[in-house]
Amino acid sequence: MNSESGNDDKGNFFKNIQALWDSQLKDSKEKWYSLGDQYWKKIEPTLKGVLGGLDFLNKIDIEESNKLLTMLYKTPLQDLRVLDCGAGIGRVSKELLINWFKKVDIIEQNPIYVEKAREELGNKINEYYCSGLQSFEFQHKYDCIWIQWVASHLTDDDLIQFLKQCKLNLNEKGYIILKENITKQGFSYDTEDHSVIRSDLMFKSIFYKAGLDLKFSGLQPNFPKDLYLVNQYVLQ
Ligand SMILES: C[S@@+](CC[C@H](N)C(=O)[O-])C[C@H]1O[C@@H](n2cnc3c(N)ncnc32)[C@H](O)[C@@H]1O
Repeated sequence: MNSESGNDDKGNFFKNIQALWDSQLKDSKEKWYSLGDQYWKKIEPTLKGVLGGLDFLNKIDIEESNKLLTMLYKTPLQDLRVLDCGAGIGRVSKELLINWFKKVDIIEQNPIYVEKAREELGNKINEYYCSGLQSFEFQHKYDCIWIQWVASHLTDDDLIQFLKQCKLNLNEKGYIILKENITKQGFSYDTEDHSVIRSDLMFKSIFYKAGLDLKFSGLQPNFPKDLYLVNQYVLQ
């Protein structure tokens, strides 16, 4: 494998990510998103469900995210608005974002998760959007856009387009924060949940194409060594 190539969990090799998209999107792009959607509709709306059975990661993840927000925003609850993208059952909103931002909006494609978030968080969330990121139309501007463990579900083109929309809908001095699994080299396609784990290099190329400046990048510490590395990107 080199820095451009990848494979899937069935042993198939792809010489570059375009070869993956050529093979996966040949019928239709909708099929790609529908397969990912079907996967998540089968996963229980719990912490364990959205964290792939590893609910103990929640505390370590949130601790580090709190440090990141402290570095960026210094003090919580200024009059700022955040969007939690691919929010699942609202884990990040509940444990982190509502403590930091006056207004929190959620986008999540799975209606079962949106309902679960609504049950738990009620009017602590301003807007609940049930939509795929690839077809989302912004209705507000944001001071922070949080994209965690969902970018891997978007095709390269859609991720670039979505990030461009994020930039257009970001207030001055706002930040886009993308937290995601990364490979050490090349990419890895998970045929079960229809996601693509990209390398740091691939993310940087996507950010460049989306016209974003990378302000900070740092690995999530203290995760078990046998898991993918998780990187935190701060963009403007
Ligand atoms: C691994 S979970 C992470 C949930 C949440 N970000 C967290 O960290 O707890 C992935 C979530 O992304 C959602 N998702 C997958 N593809 C999506 C898409 N195209 N648009 C919006 N949400 C999507 C899934 O339904 C699921 O809730």
